[in-house]
Amino acid sequence: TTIVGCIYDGGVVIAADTRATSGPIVADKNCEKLHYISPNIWCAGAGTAADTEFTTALISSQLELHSLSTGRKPRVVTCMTMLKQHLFRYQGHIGAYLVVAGVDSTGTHLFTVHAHGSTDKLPYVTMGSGSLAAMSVFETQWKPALTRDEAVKLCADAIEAGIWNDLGSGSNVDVAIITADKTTLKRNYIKPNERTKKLKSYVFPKGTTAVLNEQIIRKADLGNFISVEDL
Ligand SMILES: CCOc1ccc(-c2cc(C(=O)Nc3ccc(S(=O)(=O)NC(C)=O)cc3)c3ccccc3n2)cc1
Repeated sequence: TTIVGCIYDGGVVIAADTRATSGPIVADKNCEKLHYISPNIWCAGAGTAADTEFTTALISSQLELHSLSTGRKPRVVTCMTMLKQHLFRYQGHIGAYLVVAGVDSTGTHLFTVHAHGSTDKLPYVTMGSGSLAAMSVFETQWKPALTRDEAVKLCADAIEAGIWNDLGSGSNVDVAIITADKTTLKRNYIKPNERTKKLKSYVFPKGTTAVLNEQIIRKADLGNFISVEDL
């Protein structure tokens, strides 16, 4: 998995690859790693898929209750705090590594939350097995006061660095752009691994494989065969 986040003038962008693995097997070629928390807060998740899905859904629910109780829109720092306290309580056994991003009444915020409960607040972040490849893009191309399009391109390039250089990452690039007014989710924003049309037909004509012998068994004669139960 490769997930990233980057703050720009006016909002914050998060992005993720779409490969889900089970050991060396690609279990899903187009899974979703960007999770809704609230209209102004989204989360990118790396680690155990069930843990990232359930943890973000749980905190999304708790944050909505908190927002109804306070009568105010939820703050990103509140979401981060709920996540870190929950994950710390489980001492790293919930395998969720999260990039939390959003815009609230106090401004634009980007956090990372690790499975053990540690957190960082930074202008750009990467996590997952492809985090080093992604970070190489940020360390060489990030600059202050990025525009929206520059931030989207930088995040997409960082995810692609993971897709090409990390076997745990692959397939497509999902992007979410969060501003004070709205969140724009661009599912499969880039599809750099689309299968092209096969160069030839792989339908083998009848007779390609020789028939060595043929036996026709009539249904009425089936009873004469030894049943498995008799073995
Ligand atoms: C007592 C334990 O202390 C720890 C301290 C730090 C980290 C940690 C982990 C990560 C990280 O993202 N690890 C990570 C790798 C693969 C996937 S995965 O989803 O691609 N694959 C699997 C199998 O989970 C997820 C997360 C990380 C990333 C960026 C910068 C710093 C980082 N630090 C982990 C443990």
